[in-house]
Amino acid sequence: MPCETNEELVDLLESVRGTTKLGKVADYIPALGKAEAKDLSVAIYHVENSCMSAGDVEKLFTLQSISKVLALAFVLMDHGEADVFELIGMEPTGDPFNSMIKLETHNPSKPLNPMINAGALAVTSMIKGSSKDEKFDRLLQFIKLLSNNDKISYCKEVASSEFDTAHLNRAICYFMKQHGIIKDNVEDLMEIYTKQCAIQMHSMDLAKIGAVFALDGIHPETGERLIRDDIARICKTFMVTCGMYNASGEFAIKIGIPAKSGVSGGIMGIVPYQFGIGIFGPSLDEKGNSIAGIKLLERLSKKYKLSIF
Ligand SMILES: NC(=O)CC[C@H](N)C(=O)O
Repeated sequence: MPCETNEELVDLLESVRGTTKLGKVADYIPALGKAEAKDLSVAIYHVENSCMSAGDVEKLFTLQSISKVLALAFVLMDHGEADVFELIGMEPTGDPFNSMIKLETHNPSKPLNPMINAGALAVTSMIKGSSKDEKFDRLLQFIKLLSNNDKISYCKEVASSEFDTAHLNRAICYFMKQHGIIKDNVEDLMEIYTKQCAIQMHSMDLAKIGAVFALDGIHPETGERLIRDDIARICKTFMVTCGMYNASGEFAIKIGIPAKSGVSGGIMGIVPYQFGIGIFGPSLDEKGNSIAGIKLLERLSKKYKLSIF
């Protein structure tokens, strides 16, 4: 859909672009280190199917941790709440996304929530399918439906770069396997998870997915229900309590909308019954959130009184 460039949005974006200099792009996944720190884009997709965008909207980026909330919705539909939350908790950790410390201190061992790596890996291990390819293809198909874009695919370079270097995630998997949280072959699970994190799109695709959540699971363009409303509500609640890693509390106070970020610099935001927001700004703050993206959302939220609280 052609999108209007809205002058107010362009001004807002340019007013925060300078903050990209204060952060740094993630490079623990080597291929992500190639991103350009100054890039910044924002797209807004209204539930009545109008949209606007500003900045470097032609840039593709990988979902990384944003995929965690989409995989959660998918797996909750496949298995139901009881089975998923028997293995994965509902509480924020206050720790970085890749921390495994609470896996050991919690008895019986259980990832505290599905937005940290441990919980997300356990969620991905629950995707149904007879092979690793079928499992990934089913998730990808769901994400194509959410974005209403059949061209969505994953970035092979980013996936294999993470696969080759994901030693900590492998350690988390082996720990969970020892404790019976996952049963999979760890290499197969890592392949699915790294491909899932490497699914790439434009900020407008992400804004559109946000709009599906804004409508409690109905796609604004097709009118199709893609996520059950009770599951969309669970996902939005996790986004509020743990969507922005261990900065979720401050984000809730300053911005106050359900949101999920990823280390590629993506942020999906949801303004219930109004619009979805897709942001890409690879320069990150020390917690791993897009530094200019957060500033942009803060200004947007203050200006238009978007906080849900
Ligand atoms: N915070 C993130 O975006 C983390 C996702 C990344 N693929 C990882 O597991 O490390």
